[in-house]
Amino acid sequence: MSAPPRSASLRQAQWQPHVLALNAPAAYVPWLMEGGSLTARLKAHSNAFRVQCLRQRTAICLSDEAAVIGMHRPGRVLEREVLLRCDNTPAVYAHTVVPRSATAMDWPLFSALGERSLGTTLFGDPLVRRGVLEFARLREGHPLARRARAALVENGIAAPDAHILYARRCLYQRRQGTLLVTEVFLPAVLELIKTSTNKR
Ligand SMILES: C=C(O[C@@H]1C=C(C(=O)O)C=C[C@H]1O)C(=O)O
Repeated sequence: MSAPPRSASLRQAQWQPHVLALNAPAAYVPWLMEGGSLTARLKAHSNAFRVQCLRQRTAICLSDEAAVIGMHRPGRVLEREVLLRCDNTPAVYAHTVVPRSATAMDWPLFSALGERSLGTTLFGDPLVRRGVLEFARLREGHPLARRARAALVENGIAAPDAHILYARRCLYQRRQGTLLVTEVFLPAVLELIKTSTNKR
């Protein structure tokens, strides 16, 4: 089978279940492997946590998201993009997609989240089943790397020098619905210092 065209390989990442395969700097590993809510971990590493909702709209999912959410090819999804800010510094860019086939019964709170954390609706809901984490190195050409950088620039923050951004994603299921959350860790996350153990 011929290799995908170079442009396709730039647009897609190699998602894998083993974080060590990324050869990420050691400081990223505890963030990538956080087993609970990332929101809770970010709150424990800041005095003021905020979800900045960049956009929530109907869109076409990315080519390396389609199969994960049960689509044969990229199709219509409800897309949510946020910056997770710790003491006003963006630490994570997150991209969530829900197939339009999902109903409000599947994800009753998703469409009206606004600046509430998605995590607060996923963790603690007994109907939500969480899949395994996958990890990837996003090169500059990957759509989510481009969007994360653009989000920073649009907010007056210089895009990171790093040519690689480290990301993880997780598939959630509730009733008949699927929801894929991808979290792109911005280098600023490495500057966060644990402020509390009781804000998880
Ligand atoms: C899944 C979680 O929700 C977080 C909040 C998000 C949002 O509000 O869009 C997106 C990604 C997550 O980091 C979590 O806290 O673990």
